[in-house]
Amino acid sequence: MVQRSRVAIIGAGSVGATIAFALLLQKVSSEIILVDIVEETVQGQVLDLSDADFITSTQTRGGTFQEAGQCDIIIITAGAKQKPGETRVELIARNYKILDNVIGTMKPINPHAILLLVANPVDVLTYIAQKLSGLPKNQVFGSGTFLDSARLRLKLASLIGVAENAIHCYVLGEHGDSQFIAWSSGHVGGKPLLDFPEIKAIDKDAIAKEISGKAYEIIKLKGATYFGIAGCVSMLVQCIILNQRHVRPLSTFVEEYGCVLSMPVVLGGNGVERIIEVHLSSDEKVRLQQSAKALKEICDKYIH
Ligand SMILES: NC(=O)C1=CN([C@@H]2O[C@H](COP(=O)(O)OP(=O)(O)OC[C@H]3O[C@@H](n4cnc5c(N)ncnc54)[C@H](O)[C@@H]3O)[C@@H](O)[C@H]2O)C=CC1
Ligand SMILES: CC(=O)C(=O)O
Repeated sequence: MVQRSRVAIIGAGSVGATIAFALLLQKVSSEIILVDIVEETVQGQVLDLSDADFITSTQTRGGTFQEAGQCDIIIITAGAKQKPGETRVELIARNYKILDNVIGTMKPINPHAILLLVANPVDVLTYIAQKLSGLPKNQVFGSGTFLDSARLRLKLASLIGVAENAIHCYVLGEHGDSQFIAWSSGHVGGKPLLDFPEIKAIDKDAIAKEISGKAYEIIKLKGATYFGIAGCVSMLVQCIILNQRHVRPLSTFVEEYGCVLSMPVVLGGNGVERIIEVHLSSDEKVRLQQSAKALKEICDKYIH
């Protein structure tokens, strides 16, 4: 097992800097290297983060794309963000060019590196990064619907009156508009979620809309989302560094569909160890197929 604790963050904007801060608090990485095309952004973020030095032993500094390419974990947040009302897939033309440039400039990439995609549309960019980086597919994955699933667990925990981590239920498919909730496999303490009176009583389509619409609402109110994703990414980094093998819904290549989308995976020190075949109802299977079809069509336009 490769010992991993040098982390590079490409893109030092709101998401990149907040991930860096969450990693400082977590104290599992030895060094964080921030990289951005705007040098002043990196200088400013490093200076600002240095004010939090007293809470951590993690060293943070600015660096080059080539240095980032030699890190153990490379997190890619570089890219345009959604304007109010804009979908994630509408970012693809701009963010494809940025990703192509970032990967090209980092080469040759450490063959053992983990590439963790965060920039949107995260599923499509993960697929493209798998092709452009030449790294094994298990080492290149995206944050996917981990954030959507956290939003769902928060909602369901308040409805049922249990802790969030007692809720086992995933949002799967695209980290985007075609995502769906895998209600039929959800459970709390081994009891199917659909057997709870609080869940029987709710309008499930309304819940799904609220969860998939939460990013739009935050963006409308304050222009960007970054705390939730930073929490998710810092948990993923910890899981890799400590080889924890947690099961998380992440953007991963699914052979059956020939594209990248979120399924629950076992995440360990070498990246995605395997996909968990989750039980889906026939309706959920159709939703997964629709999500895969929509994503594959976009991927095929960019990479053949
Ligand atoms: N996967 C997820 O759940 C989430 C994804 N995002 C995505 O993360 C991305 C970043 O969002 P923010 O940080 O809010 O945007 P931001 O605009 O604050 O930061 C983006 C940064 O990328 C940098 N950048 C642009 N081109 C670059 C290049 N070629 N090399 C290096 N750096 C480059 C910019 O200079 C800027 O500092 C967006 O695509 C957004 O949609 C945001 C929240 C959640
Ligand atoms: C922006 C984004 O992808 C999110 O907050 O879900």
